[in-house]
Amino acid sequence: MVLAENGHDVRLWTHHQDQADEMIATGKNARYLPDLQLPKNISITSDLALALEGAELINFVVPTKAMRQVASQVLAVFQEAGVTNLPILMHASKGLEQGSHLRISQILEDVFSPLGEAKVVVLSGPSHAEEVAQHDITAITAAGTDQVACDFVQEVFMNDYFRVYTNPDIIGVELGGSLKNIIALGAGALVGAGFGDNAKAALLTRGLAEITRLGVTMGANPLTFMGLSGVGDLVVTATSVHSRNWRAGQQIGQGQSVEEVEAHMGMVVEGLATAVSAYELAQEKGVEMPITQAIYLVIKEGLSIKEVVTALMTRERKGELQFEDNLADLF
Ligand SMILES: NC(=O)C1=CN([C@@H]2O[C@H](COP(=O)(O)OP(=O)(O)OC[C@H]3O[C@@H](n4cnc5c(N)ncnc54)[C@H](OP(=O)(O)O)[C@@H]3O)[C@@H](O)[C@H]2O)C=CC1
Ligand SMILES: O=C(CO)COP(=O)(O)O
Repeated sequence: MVLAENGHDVRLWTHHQDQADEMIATGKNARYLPDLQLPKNISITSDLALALEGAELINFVVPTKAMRQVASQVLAVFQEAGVTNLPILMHASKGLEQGSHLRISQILEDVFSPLGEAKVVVLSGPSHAEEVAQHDITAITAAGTDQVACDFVQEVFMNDYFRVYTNPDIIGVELGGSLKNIIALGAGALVGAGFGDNAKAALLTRGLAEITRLGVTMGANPLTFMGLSGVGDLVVTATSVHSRNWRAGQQIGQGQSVEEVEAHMGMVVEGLATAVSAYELAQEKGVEMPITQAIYLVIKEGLSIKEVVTALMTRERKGELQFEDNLADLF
């Protein structure tokens, strides 16, 4: 909607023919944004080749678990059409691939490698779709290692209600956007289980500390986690009723099972899969992530929120700045 309102030709692809037909007929996305009228200059199609023809920018925004499959479908269309120059590949999804623990830009680079080196940009930050669609003001980050590609994304998306910053630290931006969903689940779970504001502040602050710890280990700039994709997205997701992750956490905190919550949400709750991937990655890298581990234990071992909170609070005594010694090496 932002791109269309900025005057660009936009094609929106869905994998359901009937959904495309309905959206063309009504100008509305009844399943996901029922109250909003879509701009008229969005062409809706379920034909992927038609959607991709001549595109300068492709925005992948399916759930993480579908990313490799959808990217592979796009690659097949390009190969069939004999495309040799890749357009800019952009994504706005938040998660880590299950098993490989790859970030989404890495999945895209991997899938498109038969056609050369992809220029990948992630658009990420505190941005609930419902509010953007209503022109509520939003600030967000376009990150990638190719500055020209980042500038392009910034240029085409920016307007008076949607402000885009660029950032070369794609590792930090992708990890910030992905890992905050785990903490947002935890924030909802605390509310659901009856804990108060002190608990919420403790969780967000210590959550950011462990996001930064893993991020720095993976090669991110620690300052990125002070920015829109760190503190910003953590605050918006962990304190907003729009957040599916927060709502899922609240229901788990009230005693519903993870399976029940996921089945009833009807939309992706990325934090559930990301908690598992991030826990495995942290184990592999030897990074301490006690809150992520606690959420992992709730999801995988069925521990209650009260049990994991007690375990967290009674851990051995610590200094607050565990990774400060390493920071000097990073600047
Ligand atoms: N919603 C938001 O405000 C924000 C979301 N994000 C991120 O964007 C990503 C997508 O989230 P969101 O759009 O909210 O998720 P939703 O669950 O609301 O919608 C996902 C869409 O992807 C489609 N899809 C799922 N699997 C496939 C597949 N294999 N092939 C083709 N299409 C598929 C779904 O179709 P179907 O109806 O068939 O399931 C649906 O249209 C997530 O990573 C999320 O974290 C990032 C910032 C903000
Ligand atoms: O990432 C988001 C906002 O920036 C959306 O969060 P949820 O997936 O929890 O709704």
